[in-house]
Amino acid sequence: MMSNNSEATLTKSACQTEHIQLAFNLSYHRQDNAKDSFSLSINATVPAKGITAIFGHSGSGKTTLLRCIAGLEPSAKGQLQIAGDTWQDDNYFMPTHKRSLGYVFQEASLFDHLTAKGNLDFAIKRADKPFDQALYQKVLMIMGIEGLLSRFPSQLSGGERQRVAIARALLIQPQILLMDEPLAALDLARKQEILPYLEKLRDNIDIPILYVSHAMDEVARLADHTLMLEKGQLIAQGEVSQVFSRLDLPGQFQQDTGVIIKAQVLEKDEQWHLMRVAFSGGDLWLKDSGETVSQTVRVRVLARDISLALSAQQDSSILNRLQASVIEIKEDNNEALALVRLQVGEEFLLARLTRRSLAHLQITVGKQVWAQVKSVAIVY
Ligand SMILES: Nc1ncnc2c1ncn2[C@@H]1O[C@H](COP(=O)(O)OP(=O)(O)OP(=O)(O)O)[C@@H](O)[C@H]1O
Repeated sequence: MMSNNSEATLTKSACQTEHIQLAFNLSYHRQDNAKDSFSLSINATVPAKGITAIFGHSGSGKTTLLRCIAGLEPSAKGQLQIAGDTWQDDNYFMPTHKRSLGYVFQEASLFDHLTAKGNLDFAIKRADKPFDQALYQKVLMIMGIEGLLSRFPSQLSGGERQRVAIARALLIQPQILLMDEPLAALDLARKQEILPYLEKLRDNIDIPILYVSHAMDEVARLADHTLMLEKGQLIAQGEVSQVFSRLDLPGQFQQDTGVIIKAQVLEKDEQWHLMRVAFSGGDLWLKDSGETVSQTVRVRVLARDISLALSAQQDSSILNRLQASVIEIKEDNNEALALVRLQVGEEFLLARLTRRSLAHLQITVGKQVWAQVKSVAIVY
């Protein structure tokens, strides 16, 4: 049935709640071997908008959690409330086919015998809401697939197939979109190509997206909120800017440890191809990559690219200096290194230093320092 009801374009109604509540307990016992068993025990609150990254190492339980939400793990005990509706509690288990969700897998699971349009039509028929022409046009535009509709999956690149698969999931008009490492099967170039579509999706579709990933760069670019899993347990949840600056989480000494800060473009320096962005901790100059003035950008600052000084050194090539206070220091067990957590305005930075520098500069908690950030360290 056709309808032009543009008000139904995947927006939440006023009575729907701002959060998703989820709590699951599930155990897999393999061959009665305790070493070979896995337990998931998660209790979390997720905002009912934007992208929440479910982040963790391989085997930490990310896919299992998505499967619980989708109702694909009937032995999982727990509670699930989405947009004010109870999908599961102690006495009730809504079957998968009644859960209003879109699911996107690592490999786009399109029907090979149908064109892209045929695949989308299939979703439209499956939706329990009337066809919405405005939504259809919006989804085609967001995913940039208007020109691909007559092609069969074999005539699409991996990235294009995945864009069609995401559009198909949205045309079911779900209350939530679940994405399980949707870029994992793509090479780096295809991944870079599809990321802007996912950003557009996040900014234009008003349903929550739970996005499984173990790639820090994807999380930094896409997610506002994160659930961090380790061995089936939730070890951290919250705003990505807060969670990724914590020193008490595993893996903090890895090469790509860093923080994510949202900033606003203030001005451009055409001569040197730079732009100045501002956040609560000050201004940063970074490579101009085509953003417009007043646009909000995310910058990722890696711990290895920050050095500390006790004064604002003017004779260094470093473009960015921020006044900071040291709030926490963590030393790695066997290494010569330490991580320093710094407060800059309302944000946090991490700096990786040698313990020798720390001692030499007498850096201790509470000390006021200058954080020197290489402008090249800011990735977007
Ligand atoms: N049906 C099953 N029966 C038994 N064990 C299972 C089953 N499904 C998953 N597991 C185990 O549960 C654990 C968590 O798996 P899961 O796929 O959720 O992890 P993940 O974090 O998504 O990993 P990856 O990033 O590698 O996809 C793993 O140890 C896995 O072997």
